[in-house]
Amino acid sequence: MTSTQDAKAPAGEVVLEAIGLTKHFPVRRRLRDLFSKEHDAVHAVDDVHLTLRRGQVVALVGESGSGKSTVARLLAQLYPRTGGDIQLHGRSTTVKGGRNFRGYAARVQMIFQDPFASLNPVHTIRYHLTRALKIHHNAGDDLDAALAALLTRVSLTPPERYLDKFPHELSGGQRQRVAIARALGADPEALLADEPVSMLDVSIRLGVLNLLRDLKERLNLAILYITHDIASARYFADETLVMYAGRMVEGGDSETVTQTPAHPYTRLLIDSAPDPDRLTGDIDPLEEDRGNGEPPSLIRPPSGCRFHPRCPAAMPRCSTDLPVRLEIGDAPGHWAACWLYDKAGAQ
Ligand SMILES: Nc1ncnc2c1ncn2[C@@H]1O[C@H](COP(=O)(O)OP(=O)(O)OP(=O)(O)O)[C@@H](O)[C@H]1O
Repeated sequence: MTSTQDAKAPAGEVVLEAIGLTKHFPVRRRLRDLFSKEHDAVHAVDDVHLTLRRGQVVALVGESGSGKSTVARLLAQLYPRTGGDIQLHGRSTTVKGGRNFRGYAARVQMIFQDPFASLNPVHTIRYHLTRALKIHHNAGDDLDAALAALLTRVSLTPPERYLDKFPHELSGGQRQRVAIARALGADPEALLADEPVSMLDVSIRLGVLNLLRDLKERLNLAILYITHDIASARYFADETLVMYAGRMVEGGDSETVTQTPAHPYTRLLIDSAPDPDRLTGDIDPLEEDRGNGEPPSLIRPPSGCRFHPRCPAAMPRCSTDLPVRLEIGDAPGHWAACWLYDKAGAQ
């Protein structure tokens, strides 16, 4: 494996960038729509910008259906994009399978939510890891040593205890560690982790997040951490981006976004995160009433700000004008796409 060399790349170096990334999934047309000129589509991701840097974790937070997984799959080049660009080290990159895809996957690896589904039940851990090492030509002269190094890196030790096991013989946390080891077999620069701990027992989530943090530091990895749990973003990510109904609504350093959220949707997410005080039943009825309602249809998303039908602070322009990113001013790089912060428009 060559990761020690790659780990010498400067921390903060930009690896992967999404610029105006957009994905619309066409909706299958019904018979009665056959002659209509309009083609319905699910507006899953619209105009998403994000930058992954070596040695840093970016969290992408939002409720179910907000488009987080689609962003990860676009960045992994598992889906073609409808618009925008993906740049690897500053170069526009589109790959469609074959050798190009393998070359891309050697640098950008994805970890999925369900480690059981992502590992083949009929094959041993040795098979999975050997395959990853060989596909990416990282087995070196001593395959056994490379396998042992991979398992040791994810703290599955002694390696001999795990190599000849089948996925069902491991716990959920151990399976996710194997999935991470398999991704590391490619010796990547970026990891796209799609809800990597949400299917694990609460008691072992922290261990897996700590492992990812350790890998970020030791291997100088760029990590995209997708989650619906904004509290874990504060703990684990350097930067946090919040998505609502296919659009980014807020971003900044994780401490600022989670402690002084600016966008009404981010506040709603934080308010609805588990909070010990709420278990006392001492809830202000006005608080409980805030931001209620369902996420909108992504086939015909609301005009203006997509959050306006649920927003307790909505103003007339919110239903007509698409909000631009506005600096909040409390911390460098903290922004929200919300007209509440439009000082020019307020005058
Ligand atoms: N292959 C597809 N075809 C059509 N629509 C899709 C497809 N994949 C996702 N969608 C739709 O795109 C929207 C965003 O889905 P996505 O899975 O990216 O959201 P998410 O935030 O990751 O949600 P979750 O946390 O539940 O995975 C949803 O409305 C979903 O139904």
